[in-house]
Amino acid sequence: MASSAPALRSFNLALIQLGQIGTDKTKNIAHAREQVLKAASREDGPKPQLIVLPECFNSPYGATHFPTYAETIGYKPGEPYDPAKSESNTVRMLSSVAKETGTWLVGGSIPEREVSTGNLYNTATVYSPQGELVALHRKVHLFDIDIPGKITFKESETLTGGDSLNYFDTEFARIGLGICYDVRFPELVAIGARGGCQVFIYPGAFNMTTGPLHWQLLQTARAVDNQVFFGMCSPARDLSVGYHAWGHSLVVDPMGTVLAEAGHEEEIVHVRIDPQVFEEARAGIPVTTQRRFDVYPDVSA
Ligand SMILES: NC(=O)CCC(=O)C(=O)O
Repeated sequence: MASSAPALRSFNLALIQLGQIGTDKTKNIAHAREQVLKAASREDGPKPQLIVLPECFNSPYGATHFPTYAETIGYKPGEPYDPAKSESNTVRMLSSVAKETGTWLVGGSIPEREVSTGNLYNTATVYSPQGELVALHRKVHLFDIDIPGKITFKESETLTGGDSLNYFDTEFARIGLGICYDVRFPELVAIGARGGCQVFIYPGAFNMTTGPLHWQLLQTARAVDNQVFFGMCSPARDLSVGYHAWGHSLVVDPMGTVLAEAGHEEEIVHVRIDPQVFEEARAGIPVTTQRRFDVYPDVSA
């Protein structure tokens, strides 16, 4: 990670708990665009500087759907990339709406096809207010679980796991990225936080079995362990489709306080990120300087 993270400044964050994600990809993309415009044009409070969409927002969520809905992005960090000329309809829309609204945008995640290998990934892309694609995260830990009688899901039937940790710098924070099941692996956040990320944003879609048990618990744990802000943005729950998302898009502060939580329907959650909470947590409970790497290894080293 680059050594000097920007100082954390106050900013406004909006999570779009998107509904109406169906089988028509064109409609899914158009609806996401409408909701980004709606979030950006907020009139009952401060406008957001960062907007977030949920996991798998242009496709139904399911291993059998990913090959049909996958788009080629072709972005490689450090190489020139013009999102306006991307093969991906979704990338073109995300870039143009980030530019139109002048906001940072975490473009949820979409199924991605890498042409050279044929591999499919669950991929989040991030755009600057100028519409540049500035970061890409491929879900590292695939959601493969089997809880008999409750839920069996196997992303690895069609997806490959990503092989890198990712973040992006804005004028107000260094922001770490992950996708949904990645939240269960604390190393990602520990490494990112020690590399200067003060905020973590994970598009996610927990389910009706693990959602009530672990959705808030895991985000609170990551936030408190690392004294960071942690937010996850879910799709709205839709009982007419195969995968029933838990919803409850959430933002937790470094003291473990829930700053905002959605219900389970389509909704936009607005939150102010306050650096004072971050500074007071770290000053009052100085775990960031009390670690005993003489007793156990530093996973970020
Ligand atoms: N989309 C996902 O990765 C779901 C993760 C999940 O529900 C969990 O319990 O973990």
